[in-house]
Amino acid sequence: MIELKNVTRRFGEAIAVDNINLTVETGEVCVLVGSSGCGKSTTLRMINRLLPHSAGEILVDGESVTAMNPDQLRLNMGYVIQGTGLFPHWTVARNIAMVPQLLKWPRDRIEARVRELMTLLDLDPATHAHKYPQQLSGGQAQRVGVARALAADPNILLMDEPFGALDAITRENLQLEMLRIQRQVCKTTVFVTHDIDEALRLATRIAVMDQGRIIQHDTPENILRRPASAFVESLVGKQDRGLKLMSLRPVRELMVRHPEPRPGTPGEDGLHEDDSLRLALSVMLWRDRPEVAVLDDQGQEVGVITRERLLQGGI
Ligand SMILES: Nc1ncnc2c1ncn2[C@@H]1O[C@H](COP(=O)(O)OP(=O)(O)OP(=O)(O)O)[C@@H](O)[C@H]1O
Repeated sequence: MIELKNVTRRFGEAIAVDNINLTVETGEVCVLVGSSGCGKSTTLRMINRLLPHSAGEILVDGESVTAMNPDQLRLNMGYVIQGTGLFPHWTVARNIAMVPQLLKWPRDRIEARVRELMTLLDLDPATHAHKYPQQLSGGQAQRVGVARALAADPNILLMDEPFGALDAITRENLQLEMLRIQRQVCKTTVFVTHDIDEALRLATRIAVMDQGRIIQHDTPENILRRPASAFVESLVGKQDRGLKLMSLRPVRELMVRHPEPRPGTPGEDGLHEDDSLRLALSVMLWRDRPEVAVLDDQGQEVGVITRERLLQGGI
C-alpha cells in the first residue's frame, strides 16, 4: 500500500504538488490523470524518491520512504518511463537483467527470468534477446521497458506515460497486454497519463489532478457518472459518457447464454465474453443486426447479445 499524506512539492516559489492525500491499495492500479503540468510526474517521482517532497509524508506499507535507503526502495519499485530509458549499447536480455544483476542473482536464475518475462510480454526470446534497443519497434522497446521493471518482481510499479509515444494501435495493444499481465502479477501500480481513455481502461481508481491538487479520486465508473466538478466533466467528455460507460462493461454482463454451446456460423466473426458492450454496439450497427453471437475460444457459440438488452441495460 502507498499512502501520500498532505504531500507538497515546491520548485522555488512555485507549487508543483499542493498538499495531496492519496492512498493506493495493494494490487490496485491508480491512474493519475490531468493536463500537462498538473503535477502527475512530480507525484510519481516523489514516491520512489527521485524527487524529495517538500512537506507531508509518503508511506509504503506503513513505512516512511524518507526512512528507507533510496537504492533499496527503488529496487522494490519497477519504474517505466516514456521512451523506455533502455541502455542503447546493451542487448535486450542485458537490459532486462539489470536489476537481478545488481541483486547478484545466480546466472541461471537471471537467464530463466529474462526468458520468462520476454514470453510474458509476447517477445520471442530466440528472436529478440540479443538485439539492441534501436533494432526494436517502439512497441517492442516499450515491452522491454516493462519487462525490465518487472524483473526482480517488485511489489510496486510506477509507470510515467509509458505508452505516450506510441501510435494508437500499438498503444491499445499494450494497454490490453498490461491488463492481461496485471491479472497475472497483480502489482500495486501508479500510472501517469494525460489520456482519459487510457485511464478509464486501466484504472482500478483514477486520481484526477489539476494545478497540483487532486480534484477527484474514484473508480472509472464513478468518475464518469458523478464527476466532482466541471473540470472533471469536461475531461471525461460530457456528451461521450454513455459510450465510455459501455466500454467499461463486458459483454458477459448482458449476454443471453445458451443452455449448451452450439457450433458457430461458419465465416462469421462473433464477440467474446470479455469484449466491451461498446464493441458489441459497434458490431451491431456495422452489420445492421439486432443481435450478435458470443463465441468461446474454440469458436463455439455460447450465447448472444441483443440490441434490446444493450440499449436497456448498457449504461
Ligand atoms: N525540475 C523542475 N524545476 C522547476 N519546475 C519544475 C520541475 N519539474 C517540474 N516542474 C514544474 O512542476 C509542475 C508539475 O510538473 P509535472 O512534470 O509534475 O507535470 P505533469 O502533470 O507530469 O506534466 P506532463 O503531462 O506535461 O508531463 C509544472 O509546472 C512544471 O513546470
